[in-house]
Amino acid sequence: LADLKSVLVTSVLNLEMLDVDLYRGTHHWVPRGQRLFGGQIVGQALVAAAKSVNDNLFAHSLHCYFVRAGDPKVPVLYQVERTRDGRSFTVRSVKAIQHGQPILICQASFHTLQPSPLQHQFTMPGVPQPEDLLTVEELIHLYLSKPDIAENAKQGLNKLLANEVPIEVKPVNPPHFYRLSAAEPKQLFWVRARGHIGEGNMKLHCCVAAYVSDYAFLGTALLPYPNYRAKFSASLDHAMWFHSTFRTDEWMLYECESPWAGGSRGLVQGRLWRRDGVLAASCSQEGVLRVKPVMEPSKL
Ligand SMILES: CC(C)(COP(=O)(O)OP(=O)(O)OC[C@H]1O[C@@H](n2cnc3c(N)ncnc32)[C@H](O)[C@@H]1OP(=O)(O)O)[C@@H](O)C(=O)NCCC(=O)NCCSC(=O)CCCCC(=O)O
Repeated sequence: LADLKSVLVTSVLNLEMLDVDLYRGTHHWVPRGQRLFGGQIVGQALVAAAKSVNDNLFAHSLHCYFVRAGDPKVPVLYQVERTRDGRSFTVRSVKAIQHGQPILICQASFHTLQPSPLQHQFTMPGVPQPEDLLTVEELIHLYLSKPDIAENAKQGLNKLLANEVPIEVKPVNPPHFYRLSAAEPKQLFWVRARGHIGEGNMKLHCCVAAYVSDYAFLGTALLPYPNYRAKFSASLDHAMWFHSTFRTDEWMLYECESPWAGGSRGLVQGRLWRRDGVLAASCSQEGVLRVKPVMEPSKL
């Protein structure tokens, strides 16, 4: 099974070319809210941008705004504008369009490989290796095997199991499903694409990382508030910087933290680490977070 090509490569990020700099993308997994997954739109926008740049250029950053909800009933069109081709840097602007209107605007920048004596990075947090941790699905099965589990919790967890998310996740501190105590706005999990991608195509791995980086990211800002549940949450913007080569079909550590929340918004920042301790990418996102108090069992 591990040798099966990742659906992210065969389908999600495999855009159909309609014309010069115009592509069409289809959907795979749609989250519960029935709006398109932001990571899918960002990943596809980066694929579209990357198709118009030379092979000697590598994605080094992207900046996106999600301006409308993506509609899962229709495909997304990606229109690329060749903003600038420089000697070292090349910039592309991509508009993701549905029903004739933009749902995402994205700027992506590409850079030639350049040596530099300036080189530093933070140190990767010390955590258990992925082989010593359980996947989210295994954790859910464990939880479901408890005799005293409430019927509504069972239904919610079974819905989670039925999700066909094309990425595998192993939380470092397994969540207490339906947890009741406040936690620091920080989380760590190992993550990788399901299936095989292979080494070699760094642009493709950046597109997969863009997909992966939006998963469970904004939820970091909700960790201190177990007494509130999001009645509406969506990413507003998303930025990424790529630092080194990496493989997204191998385990990477996603270190997420939320330095701030307020005004119905939350800010999250993340670092994707290669398991050998090399910093692969950094991410930032602000999202809208409209919450409501969790009802006590007696009031349900
Ligand atoms: C909705 C966005 C963010 C901004 O919307 P806004 O300017 O408010 O637009 P409106 O069209 O006016 O309103 C939309 C909706 O919200 C209600 N609304 C507006 N203001 C308020 C308010 N102050 N209080 C309460 N409710 C308010 C308004 O009534 C409308 O409700 P509706 O009529 O029921 O629709 C907009 O920019 C947008 O949608 N952007 C796209 C965001 C997006 O789709 N991001 C990517 C997807 S999120 C994601 O993928 C996260 C990962 C999930 C996976 C995981 O981690 O598990």
